[in-house]
Amino acid sequence: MTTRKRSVVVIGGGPGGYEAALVGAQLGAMVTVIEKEGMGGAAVLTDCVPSKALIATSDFMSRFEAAGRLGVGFDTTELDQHAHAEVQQINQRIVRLAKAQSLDIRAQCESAGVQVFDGVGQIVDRGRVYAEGTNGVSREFGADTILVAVGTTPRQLPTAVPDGERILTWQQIYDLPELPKHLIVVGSGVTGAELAHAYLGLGCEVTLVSSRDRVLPGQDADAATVIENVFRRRGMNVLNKSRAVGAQRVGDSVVVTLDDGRTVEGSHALLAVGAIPQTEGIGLQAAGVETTASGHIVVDRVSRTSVPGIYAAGDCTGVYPLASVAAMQGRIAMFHALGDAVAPLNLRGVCANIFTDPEIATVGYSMADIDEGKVEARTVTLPLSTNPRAKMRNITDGFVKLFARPGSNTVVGGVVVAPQASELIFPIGIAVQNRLTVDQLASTFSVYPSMTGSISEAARRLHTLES
Ligand SMILES: Cc1cc2nc3c(=O)[nH]c(=O)nc-3n(C[C@H](O)[C@H](O)[C@H](O)COP(=O)(O)OP(=O)(O)OC[C@H]3O[C@@H](n4cnc5c(N)ncnc54)[C@H](O)[C@@H]3O)c2cc1C
Ligand SMILES: NC(=O)c1ccc[n+]([C@@H]2O[C@H](COP(=O)([O-])OP(=O)(O)OC[C@H]3O[C@@H](n4cnc5c(N)ncnc54)[C@H](O)[C@@H]3O)[C@@H](O)[C@H]2O)c1
Repeated sequence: MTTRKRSVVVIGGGPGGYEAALVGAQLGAMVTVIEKEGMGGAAVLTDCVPSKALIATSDFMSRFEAAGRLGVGFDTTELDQHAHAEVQQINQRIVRLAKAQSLDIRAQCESAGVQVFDGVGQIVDRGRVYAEGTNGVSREFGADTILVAVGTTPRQLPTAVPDGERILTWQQIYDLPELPKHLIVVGSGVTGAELAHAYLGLGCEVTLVSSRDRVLPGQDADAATVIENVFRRRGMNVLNKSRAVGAQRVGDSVVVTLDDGRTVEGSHALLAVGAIPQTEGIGLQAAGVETTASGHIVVDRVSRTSVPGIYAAGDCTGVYPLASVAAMQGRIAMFHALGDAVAPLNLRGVCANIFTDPEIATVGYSMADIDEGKVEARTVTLPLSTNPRAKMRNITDGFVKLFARPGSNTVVGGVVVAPQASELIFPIGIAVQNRLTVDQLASTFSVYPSMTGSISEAARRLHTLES
């Protein structure tokens, strides 16, 4: 007797959806992904991948500007020494790269046996999903398990409606035919800070409108201060405590109005004021799936919603909007739904990175958690200016912070502010995930000279503090 394969329908093909689909197929389920834009989702097509590719060009250009400080001369006249951004070429490369990655993911899914349906999905009830095909052909899919992984879309202000030409969301910048002369970035969260940094590096005049008293609210305060100082030193106009109330086109300019009546005029405005979940009109309410006032889907640590058989993963759950977390939530959902062994989602080990220059990477408990008494920890901060490799590379901004529990000495978190902090955070991530002690970290060899030397040195300092 043959047993019927369990059927899984995934709505949304971003990291939350496609990683789940791969696990589902591996566990022997019949999996369909319904995706309306392209596999890989916003992460690959418009958000994470394109922004990091843009930053790669921007950072490369900044290195030219810094070359003189390391004794590099150019065989050109003084006037010719500045690199300039070939925007159309940059954008074409980014769009090509994103599309290719999307196609790779589709091919990977299909070769694993996942069926990809191009269209818009909607839950009919807990066992059925209706899909309106982009080719006009609609279908209904039966499902033992439904996974909703529909992501988010840029939040818009009614008084600053994007026109795709001069008032832009972060998803529209890759169509720009030329570099903005003066870009006003509204919102200094991670998206705003990263893109303000990118365009500054490409040679734009940049004004960053930040509603709070510093950029990157919600991040380690010392790290955010380093970034804000670097932004200002490189010529960015950072307007703190400045909430934008509107943006309007005036001829070839954009005028952004602030809540105290001031105005800022630029050639373009980029709105980075957060994102809203794409959970409207997809049948959640009719199916009885609980959502929050903001429209996020309520899930537990194994990605279950309030309705048995319906799971949710990724940004639409509002748990922690990162590609890595979305993917983990999706995989956990499949392990749970298909009866495999599963460990509930644990956010303590999540490594996150802000791709400014220097980068900010974090893992585990934060300084704010310690200050608020959520966890007891001893802390140490080592400025990079004392690191020999940093000196050789002329790196002056940044630090390593390490947090350890008193008594047990286990590492519970850390912050790295440095070029390529995204790579340097990994050893601290391993320590946090595996509950290593500062002594274990301190006694691990690091290369001399190396940036990771500051991590082992910070661990040694914590050991000394204890004894
Ligand atoms: C500018 C920017 C940069 C970022 N950079 C990083 C980074 O460097 N690292 C990182 O970890 N995270 C980054 N993020 C966050 C990351 O992009 C998200 O956490 C990630 O995309 C979440 O994945 P997801 O699967 O939940 O959603 P998404 O990637 O948004 O995918 C959801 C998919 O669902 C589809 N969909 C929606 N509704 C339907 C429907 N009804 N039917 C069919 N399909 C539907 C959408 O078309 C989309 O393709 C960044 C975000 C932004 C905005
Ligand atoms: N490198 C990465 O991993 C990366 C990059 C980008 C985004 N993300 C993820 O996406 C999440 C969301 O980040 P985000 O920056 O898109 O959104 P966000 O909600 O974190 O930040 C939006 C910012 O805009 C400000 N704001 C809102 N209205 C404003 C107004 N009218 N005028 C001025 N400022 C205004 C808010 O105070 C807030 O600081 C992040 O928490 C992160 O998890 C990750």
